[in-house]
Amino acid sequence: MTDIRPTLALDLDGTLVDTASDLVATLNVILAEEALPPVERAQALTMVGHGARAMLVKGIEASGDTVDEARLDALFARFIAYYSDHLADTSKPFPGVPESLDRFAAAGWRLAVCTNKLEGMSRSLLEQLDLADRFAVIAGQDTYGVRKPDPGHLIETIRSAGGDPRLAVMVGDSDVDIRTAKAAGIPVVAVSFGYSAVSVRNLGPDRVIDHFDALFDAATSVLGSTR
Ligand SMILES: O=C(O)COP(=O)(O)O
Ligand SMILES: [Mg+2]
Repeated sequence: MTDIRPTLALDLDGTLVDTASDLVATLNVILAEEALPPVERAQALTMVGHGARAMLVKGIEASGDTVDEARLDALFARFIAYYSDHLADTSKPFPGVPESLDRFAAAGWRLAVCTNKLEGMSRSLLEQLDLADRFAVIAGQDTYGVRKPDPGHLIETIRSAGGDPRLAVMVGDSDVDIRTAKAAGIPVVAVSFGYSAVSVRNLGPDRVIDHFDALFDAATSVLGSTR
């Protein structure tokens, strides 16, 4: 039986939730423990997108230091331990998120999260923000053994939500999200208010939105378009 319900797959950091302050604060706690200088918010934002481990490497390298895998394992464990207790200290959904998700749900869309955060922390963050129940699937970088920009992460997220990749739209804030969607052949809406180091308009998304109010029209207009 063909399922005609479309799927909306959303990135988390910088798309659904403004997590930057808690991520940067955690990074700077770890850097301080290592007697390394803190990273400024603007610089730290360019380090988000490939997961916390990559953020940590970039934060350490920004000070001119290097890190081997053994030290990185230890620092990453501390990063996760600290961040897990501070996921929602200041993190908030971007304006209009709940209302926009309501609109998609009312129109019969399946909703899913496709993030390079770890799945457990993603779920915990969304639970604390009272958003977790809206998603059929919350898929992190550790959920399927492949992560964005591997298109398999997005395709598996959509399939796990019971959807069909041919009737799906990706929403994200970074080059990683746009490259993932393109590699999967799935139309992509970029948000302009996330953590991309360059303007998302230069990254070739199908649509760009400046506020969640505009997402429903943008997503429905690109749904089913072949790339
Ligand atoms: O935490 C990160 O680095 C990326 O997370 P995101 O995929 O939800 O943007
Ligand atoms: Mg993001």
